[in-house]
Amino acid sequence: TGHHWGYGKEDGPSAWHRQYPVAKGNRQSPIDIIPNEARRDSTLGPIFLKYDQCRSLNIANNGHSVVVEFDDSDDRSVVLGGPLDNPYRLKQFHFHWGGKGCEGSEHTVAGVGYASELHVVHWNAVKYKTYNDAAAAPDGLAVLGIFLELGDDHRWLHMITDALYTVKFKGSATDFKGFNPKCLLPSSLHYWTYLGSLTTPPLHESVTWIVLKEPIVVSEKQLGMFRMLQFNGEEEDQRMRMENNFRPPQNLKERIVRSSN
Ligand SMILES: N/C(=N\S(N)(=O)=O)N1CCCC1
Ligand SMILES: [Zn+2]
Repeated sequence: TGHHWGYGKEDGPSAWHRQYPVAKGNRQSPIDIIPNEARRDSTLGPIFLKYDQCRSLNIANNGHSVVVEFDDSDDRSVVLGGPLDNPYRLKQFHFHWGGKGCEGSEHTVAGVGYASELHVVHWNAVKYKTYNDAAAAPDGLAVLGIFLELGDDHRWLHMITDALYTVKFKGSATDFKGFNPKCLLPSSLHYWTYLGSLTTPPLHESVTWIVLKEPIVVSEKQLGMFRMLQFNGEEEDQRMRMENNFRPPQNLKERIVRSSN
């Protein structure tokens, strides 16, 4: 019903504040990360990703991105350590990307963007009963951000790109069992961390961001497969290729970014 948000000229990031005033808040994401200004914090330990028992359920096109959802009915797969006071439960992961040859990440590093950015979303099931409660709480979510840069084929990304034809249109979803996001991690888990928000409406200021310093490498061919997806549903007349689904960096305001050792 009604006018929904998107990434176009009329409904894109510069218009979101009309329906979601928090868009102009004090802890919005993404941001430009300036490594030289990040505070090296020796109290920041390593993060641990306990994904061995994770259970992926499906892959879906929600009209904004392609999302892989996980069974989050128990603490089988969590992220812990680093800036987090307790384990956060794995909920889903999704991507943001650009157009051919253009930038596409949401966070930038010293003003430079990457071709794409993977977000692995976790929620604080220790303090909150449901994901929706957590998503609206200041310490409710922990999102792991991983940059994708262009180079050789990624050896495991084909497991995702091979499934994209099944979720071409908004509202489509198919079974996607047995996928462990551990295979999409870089070798180093060194990170920057700061307090921010969801980067899409409702833009809740509920995210502890953990952005990995080391990108993973994917090929232009693989990334190009994401652009076969469409923002529109199958029945809609207007065909819109899904690309440039990223929010640009927001004002840092009174925040500092901390750096793991
Ligand atoms: N914006 C979001 N994640 S993100 N881009 O901030 O990681 N989400 C909206 C609903 C579920 C996750
Ligand atoms: Zn995201």
